[in-house]
Amino acid sequence: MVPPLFRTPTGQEIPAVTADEMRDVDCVAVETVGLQILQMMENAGRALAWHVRDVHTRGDGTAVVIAGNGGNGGGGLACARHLANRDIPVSVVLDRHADELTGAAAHQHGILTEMDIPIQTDTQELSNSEEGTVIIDALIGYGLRGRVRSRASTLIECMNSHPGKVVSLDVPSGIDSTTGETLGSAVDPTRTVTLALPKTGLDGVPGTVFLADIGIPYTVYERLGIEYHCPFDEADWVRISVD
Ligand SMILES: NC(=O)C1=CN([C@@H]2O[C@H](COP(=O)(O)OP(=O)(O)OC[C@H]3O[C@@H](n4cnc5c(N)ncnc54)[C@H](O)[C@@H]3O)[C@@H](O)[C@H]2O)[C@@H](O)CC1
Ligand SMILES: [K+]
Repeated sequence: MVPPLFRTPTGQEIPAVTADEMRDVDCVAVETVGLQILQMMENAGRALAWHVRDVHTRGDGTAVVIAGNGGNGGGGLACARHLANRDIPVSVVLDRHADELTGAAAHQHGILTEMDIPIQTDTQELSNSEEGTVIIDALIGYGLRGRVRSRASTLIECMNSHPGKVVSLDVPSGIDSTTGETLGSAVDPTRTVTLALPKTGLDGVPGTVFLADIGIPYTVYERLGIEYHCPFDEADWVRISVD
C-alpha cells in the first residue's frame, strides 16, 4: 500500500505513519530520548483545547469530553483542564467507572476531581446538552484493537447523534488509524486534531484535519529514518490534507 501524502496549505509534504510506526516514534521519544508521556500529553491537551475554542462559534459555549482509559483519553482529560482554565464550562463522560482508570488517564482524572469538574459515566447530560456544546472525542486513538466494543459503540452513537460539533483527538474513534477502516462504528467529526505525524488511516476521514506539535524532537525521527521537516510556523498546528 502506498501511504497517502499529506500536505500543508503551502504545499509542504508530511509523511504519514501507521499505528506501529507511531508506536515506534513514541517508544524512541520516551525510552531513548527521555521525554515523558505527560509532557507530550500536555501539549496535546493544550492544542486540542485551542481547536475546541476555535469551533465554538455559537451556543452556550460548553464542552463535553468523552474519554477512554488510554493515551487518547488522557489527552482529552488534559484538554478539559485547559478549557476550564479558560472559563469554558466543561464536563467529562468516561467509558468506564473512574476507579478502573489507570496510568496517565487516572493521573489526569485525579487533577480534574480536585478542580470539581463534573465527571460521570452516564450519557444523559451529553444527550441533553445544547446544540452549541462542542463534543471532544478522546475515546480511542491509534490504540484501537478489533471491532469497537458495546460501551464504546454506545458513546460513539451518542456523539454522532448530538447536533453539536465534534472534535476528535488524533483519530476519529472507531477508525483504524493505519487502514482507515471503520471497525464497527466510528465518530463522524467536524475536525480531527492529530498528533506529531499524520496517520495513514486519516486519508478520507470526514471533516478537516489539523496536525499538532507535541514537542517530539528531530532526533527521534532521524533515529527511525523518517524524513521530517518542521511543518509548523507561528502556530503549534497546521491544517493538512491529501491531494
Ligand atoms: N506521542 C504521542 O503520539 C502521544 C499520543 N497520545 C495519545 O495516545 C494515543 C495512544 O494511546 P494508547 O496506546 O494508550 O491507546 P488509545 O488511547 O488510542 O486506545 C486505548 C483505549 O482504547 C480502548 N480500546 C481499544 N480497543 C478498543 C475496542 N475494540 N473497543 C473499545 N475500546 C477499545 C482501550 O480500552 C483504551 O481505553 C494516541 O492516539 C494519542 O491520542 C498522547 O497521550 C500524547 C503522546
Ligand atoms: K479519538
